[in-house]
Amino acid sequence: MAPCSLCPPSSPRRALLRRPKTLQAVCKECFFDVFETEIHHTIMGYGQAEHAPHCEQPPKSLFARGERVAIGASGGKDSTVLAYIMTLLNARYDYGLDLCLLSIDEGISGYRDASLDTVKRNAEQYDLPLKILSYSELYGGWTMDRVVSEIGKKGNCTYCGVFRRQALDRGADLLDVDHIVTGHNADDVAETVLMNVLRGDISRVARCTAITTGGDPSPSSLSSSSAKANEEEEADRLEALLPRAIKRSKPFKYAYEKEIVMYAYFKKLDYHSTECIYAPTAYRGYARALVKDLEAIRPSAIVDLIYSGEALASSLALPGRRAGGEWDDKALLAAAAAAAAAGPGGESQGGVGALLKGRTASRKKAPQVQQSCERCGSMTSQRLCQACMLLEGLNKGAARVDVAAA
Ligand SMILES: Nc1ncnc2c1ncn2[C@@H]1O[C@H](COP(=O)(O)OP(=O)(O)OP(=O)(O)O)[C@@H](O)[C@H]1O
Repeated sequence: MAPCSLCPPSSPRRALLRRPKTLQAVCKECFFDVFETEIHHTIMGYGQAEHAPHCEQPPKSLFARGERVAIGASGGKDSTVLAYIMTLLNARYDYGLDLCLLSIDEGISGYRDASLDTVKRNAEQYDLPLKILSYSELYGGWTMDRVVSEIGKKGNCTYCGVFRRQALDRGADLLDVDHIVTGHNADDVAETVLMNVLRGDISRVARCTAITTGGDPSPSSLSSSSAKANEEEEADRLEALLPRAIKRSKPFKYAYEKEIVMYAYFKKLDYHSTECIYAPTAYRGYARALVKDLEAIRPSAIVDLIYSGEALASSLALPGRRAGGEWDDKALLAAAAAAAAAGPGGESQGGVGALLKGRTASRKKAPQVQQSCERCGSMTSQRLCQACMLLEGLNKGAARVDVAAA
């Protein structure tokens, strides 16, 4: 193979692979170096500016020094590489993070039990504390095997997604963690952008490109009141009303799936590579296939789809978008509720308000106020959160799948 294109020209090593993201011929050492450096840049907040020239926000690190961060660990390639890299970069760049692993056992025999064995080994290999929480213990004995035997395979991912989201939040609470990182990669984000575009769901296009969601909003972003004196009071009121919002970040937002696999392979990382036995064949599958086809023709298609989502987000000046590109879920939902309340003939809210108005009105949704779920205390716009609603359906033997997928 050709000499490595990233080595010093005076003494290049032989290239061993072609980077899927750039098609550069590189040696193994330079591949590790460039892959790790790009993740570090994303973490430091350079990613957005580097990849998206339209982004005018100053770089902002994903983490604060001393923060306790849980890595959502499923034992698959993405979260295994994430656990490895977070440990490596935390030491190399002295982020000062207190890292741990958090795994959710969905109760899928022959799949999750095997991958959890991998996570247990990873915990030892990277010297990270591990917490495993199961659907069975959280949801009164319901495992995904049992859910699928009750409702069949169709729609089972909705249950799993809603339950996992809440289970990760519960796990974070138990671990006293405010921030969860997941292994969602560039391909996942590009697929989601495409899927939402195809559905005409522009509010989600914008939101799915956010590198961080959730987190406790600052008092100033909580209050839209112009009276400064009321801000603290308003923040206290909402703080008391709502459970702690867990921040979620995707350090692999710009990392290509193929590069993550290559990295795991060349580093000989211990990961589990089987697909979920209940994996969806639905809409996301088509979006995934399309993204892969586009990538084969032009590798930058993946990151370009992400730029497009980001550009849409910044050009819409959406309510709920905080400085630094983070999202305030409560403000976004409040905007949706206000738009719904305005009804089809109401005044335009501008930005997402106007866009959501049509959708929410056409779905005949009532105005929503954020509150605590009566049963479990999670943040919700209804009496019961989605997980408790699904659980109620299962327990009554009247399973419902008409909630929005997480
Ligand atoms: N059971 C779980 N427990 C903890 N975290 C999870 C679990 N399932 C998924 N996650 C988190 O969500 C991310 C995306 O999950 P997804 O189901 O899309 O898996 P994936 O793309 O196959 O990722 P991986 O290769 O890490 O399994 C994972 O990388 C991981 O951080």
